[in-house]
Amino acid sequence: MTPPPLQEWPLGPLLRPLDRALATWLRERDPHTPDSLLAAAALCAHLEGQGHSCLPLPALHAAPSATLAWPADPALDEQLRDRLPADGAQARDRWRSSPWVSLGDQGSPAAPLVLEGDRLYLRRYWQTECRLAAHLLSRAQADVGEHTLDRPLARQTLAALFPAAPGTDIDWQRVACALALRRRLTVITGGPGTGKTYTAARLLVALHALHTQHPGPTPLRVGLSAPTGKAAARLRESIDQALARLPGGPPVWASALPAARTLHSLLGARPGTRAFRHTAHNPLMLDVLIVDEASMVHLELMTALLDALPARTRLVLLGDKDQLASVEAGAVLADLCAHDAAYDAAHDAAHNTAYDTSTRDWVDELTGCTLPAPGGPALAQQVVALRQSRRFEGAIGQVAQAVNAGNAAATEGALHAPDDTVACLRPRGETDPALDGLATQGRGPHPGYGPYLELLRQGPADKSPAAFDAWGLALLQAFDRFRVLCALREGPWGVSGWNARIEAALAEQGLRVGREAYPGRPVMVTRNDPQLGVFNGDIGLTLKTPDGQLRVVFADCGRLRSVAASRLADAQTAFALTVHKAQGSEFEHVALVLPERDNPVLSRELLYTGITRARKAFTLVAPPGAPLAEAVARRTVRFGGLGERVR
Ligand SMILES: Nc1ncnc2c1ncn2[C@@H]1O[C@H](COP(=O)(O)OP(=O)(O)OP(=O)(O)O)[C@@H](O)[C@H]1O
Repeated sequence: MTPPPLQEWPLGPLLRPLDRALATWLRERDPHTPDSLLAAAALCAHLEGQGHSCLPLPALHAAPSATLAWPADPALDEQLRDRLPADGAQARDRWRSSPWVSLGDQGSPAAPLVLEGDRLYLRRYWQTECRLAAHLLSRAQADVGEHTLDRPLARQTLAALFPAAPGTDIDWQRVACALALRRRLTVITGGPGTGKTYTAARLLVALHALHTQHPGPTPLRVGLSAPTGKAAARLRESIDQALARLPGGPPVWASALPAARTLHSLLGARPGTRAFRHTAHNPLMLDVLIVDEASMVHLELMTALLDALPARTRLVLLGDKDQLASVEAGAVLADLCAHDAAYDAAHDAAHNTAYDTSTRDWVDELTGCTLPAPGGPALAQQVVALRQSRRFEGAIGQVAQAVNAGNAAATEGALHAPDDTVACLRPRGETDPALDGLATQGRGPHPGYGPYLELLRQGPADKSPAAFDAWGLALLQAFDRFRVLCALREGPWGVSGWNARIEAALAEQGLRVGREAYPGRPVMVTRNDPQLGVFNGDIGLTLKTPDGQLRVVFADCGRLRSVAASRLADAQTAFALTVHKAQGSEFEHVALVLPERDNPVLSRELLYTGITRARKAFTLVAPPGAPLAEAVARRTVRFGGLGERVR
């Protein structure tokens, strides 16, 4: 049977113009290109737009619309199944003579598509994935500490930093430090409050102690970084707190620690391009780099980071593997921790069980802890999961745990805990006044935006710049006490609807809301602008200065920085944010809004990420029909080959 022309394929309305442009480009250059290849190329680009680095042919064949996250459509499924190759073998057969596809690294390096096994890649993502896997493996395997480390000193330092607690057999924080002393890559994963930053701070103490005994030509050069400005500021704050709590107070070198920077700023992002100033030819001169919120680092950014990091630099990635991955392609942290899935499935007492004998011997020598050692892949030797939360054990932690375990009944149960830290608000509909009440007054003792509005009304203590700065900082703090997070962007239960609702409710209480910038309007920056010094995800407040200008103020390492509101072209109102945009931030009280109907973006990871943004109180807003059970059951899948490459 001759396949129908591409325009008759059931793809049209759901593809982006960009996806179609790729197919058109290929066809124009080679009119003999099989339509199945044109369609597969367009779908591959489409999946990249959804955060996948490849198109898995067997999954697409088994469940086309589900794989593409399109609405269920049995007719479309049947047509796609009939027309596309079922797997890599069929694809190789059908596309053998096309100049557009190379088979792995065989064939033309100019071919824009790469078929590797059952996966079809856009070449750029295939190359990036291969390069990243090579970087990660070589860092995780290179024995550096094993030959050069002063082991008695390391053992003694770790013993002092992590005194054995009675009744605990393995101190995983101590183990994480021991592993970080051994190789040039360590991954420390764990939920909120499991002590990742505490561990990193103590690792810095150990590294300084070892460096002082065996000094190099320069003092220890430390870098602190995170994907967003907010997360970077939190990292530095937590490191400072952890160092201040050391028995002898903060070490002398603590005052010389650099400010934590966003990864884009650390790498020297070139405005308007995807390129960075720091590359393999102009590397970052660091001895150790700590990167927090690593779950938000996408494939290309992680690769750019590793390209720019000399082989001798120790890289420590901190993050929560269960959180949403970045919106861009790749789920690097989750892939690095994928060997841990067995633990997650069984959830038994075993803990970090993928170590081999050599790792076990190393940890035993440095810490005296005896690890279970059933063996595991190379990269797993440098991964530690911390599972004991130190500030997240109450009701919020239980809801998060139930969601993570995929247990809808336990989630419902945990939402009705006897204390008031968690609650589920079930409005009768969009106009239920309880919703406005939640946004303005909060819930019980847990704040809404009321305290922010009150402080805004009070204004600065006097007309001096110092008073304005103090007021601006206090407002930023008050604003950060509460946040509405939505699963969706649009609609009455999405970010746009909630921003409008909150503006209207606050206007009734005295906020002078305007169409564009108005005093009190919180904004989120939506595009990096290094010249203005603002980055995607930064949150600021629009305020009237004593001389009558409208400026957007941001907190910058405890100081106020401001930008004329008229110059901030790419920004949106930020009373409500998507859960994605709130990653890396925490708020005292979080209201997480579900939509009325199921949507493919609703997933376990999205709920977990939303819930774990709450420090003290969490309110789930579940309108009639809200698909809580569906969301808990749905796992975010990221198609890609990184996990396999590093195993
Ligand atoms: N071994 C420990 N002994 C005592 N307190 C600890 C220990 N580990 C962590 N803590 C405390 O637990 C709290 C949470 O630790 P930390 O901030 O390091 O967690 P985290 O995993 O980095 O959290 P988040 O993901 O939210 O940033 C902090 O107050 C920290 O001082």
